[in-house]
This record gives sequence, C-alpha cells and structure tokens, in this order.
Amino acid sequence: MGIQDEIRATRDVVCRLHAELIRWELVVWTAGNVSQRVASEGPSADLFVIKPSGVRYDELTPESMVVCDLEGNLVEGDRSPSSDTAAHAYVYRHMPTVGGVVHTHSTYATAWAARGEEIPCVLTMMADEFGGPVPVGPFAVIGDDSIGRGIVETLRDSRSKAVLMANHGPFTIGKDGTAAVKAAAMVEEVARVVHISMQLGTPLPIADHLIDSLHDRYQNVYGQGSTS
Ligand SMILES: O=C(CO)[C@@H](O)[C@@H](O)COP(=O)(O)O
Repeated sequence: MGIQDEIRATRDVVCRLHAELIRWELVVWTAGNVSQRVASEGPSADLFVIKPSGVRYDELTPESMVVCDLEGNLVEGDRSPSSDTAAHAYVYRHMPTVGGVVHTHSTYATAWAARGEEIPCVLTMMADEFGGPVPVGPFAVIGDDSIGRGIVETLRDSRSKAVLMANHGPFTIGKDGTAAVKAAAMVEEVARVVHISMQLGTPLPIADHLIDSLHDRYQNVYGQGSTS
C-alpha cells in the first residue's frame, strides 16, 4: 500500500475511534483526542494522524483529520491540529513501538489525577491490561513537550498503557489507536471500580507474582491470542 493509501486508511481509523470515546462515555464536548501513527511498508512514514482541535465529534470526518510529522508540524490538512499534538508527537518520537495515543478527561480517572494518586492494582482486570498500578505523571502545562516528556518518563519502564497526568487526566498508549482507546476505556472503568471499593473499605492487594501471570495470560493468550 502506498503512503497516500496508508494515510487515507489511518484517517478513516482515527475518525472512527473518536466515536468510540463517545460510546464509552470518556469525553464531554471536545475534551479528548486520538492519534495513530501512519504505518508504512516502505521507508518509515514518520507521520501520524490526529483530530483537528476543538471540532465536535459528530462533525469529524476522515477528511477533516490532520496529518503531522513527528515534530508535531502540520503536514496535511486545513485545520489546526489538536492542542495535545506536541504530547502525542513526543511519545511517537521516544517510544517507537507505540502506534496510538489517546487523551481524555474521563471522570473517575481524572478524579484520581486531581489527587495525584496512582490507582493500586487490586483488580485482575488491572493486572490484565496494565500489569500493575496505573501510575501518576507530573503536572505539566499544555503546549510544549512537557506533557509528552512526563508521559514517556512515567511509562517508558512501566507495563501500564495508561498514565494519570497530575491535575489533568489520563493519557494512554497502544500498538495502534484501537489499543490506546481500549486502554482509555479500561482505565476509566478501573478508576471507577477501585474508587467505589475504597468507599466501602480497603481493597485487597494482589501478589506480584499473580499480577505477572495474569498480565502474561491476558496479553499473550486471552481472546484470539492477542489483545487490542
Ligand atoms: O486538555 C485539553 C485542554 O486543556 C485538551 O486535551 C482538550 O481540550 C482537547 O483539545 P483538542 O480539541 O484536542 O485540541
């Protein structure tokens, strides 16, 4: 598939994934964004597709998506890229296996981020998807590399696909956009369940070796042999 075909296909995927943010109730108004790296069989495309800033989800089309290089510069499109483009670009530059990035302000995960407290790994679903607690990243102001740097510094040596950026909200990563959206839905779910559990008492910890085995099974055996 040529690069223009790859870009077109990625535009379709990224547009469709924004509807998933609505479906899983992860956003209000326009407060979330999805991007996906443009795959390329030939030389690395070094491009990604992201939503245009501030555009309502029901107005998004594949054609309205914008294409950026890994420095976050607009390469193709007539709209301004998402205000989080610098963060997505930084992740793609520094985490080459990451193919998708998502940012939301989903309610429970953002409430944990406001307290700067990691979500403890007390659910098998957390061991499955995150391989341990969901960590907190540093407070960082939007607009330059600081959010992206905080995401990478927090996740680079972690199995987690989600980070709670302090006072801001969750960012998630994945092998592609779909995997990152799944992580965004899962981090909101576990944030809610663990919050409710802590209102009722003290959640029980899971032994590290069991977290390891649960994570390995889910990542390598569950479903049809791969998770996305
Ligand atoms: O968190 C913020 C702004 O503080 C952004 O992620 C959110 O408003 C979404 O912005 P975009 O519409 O993607 O530019």
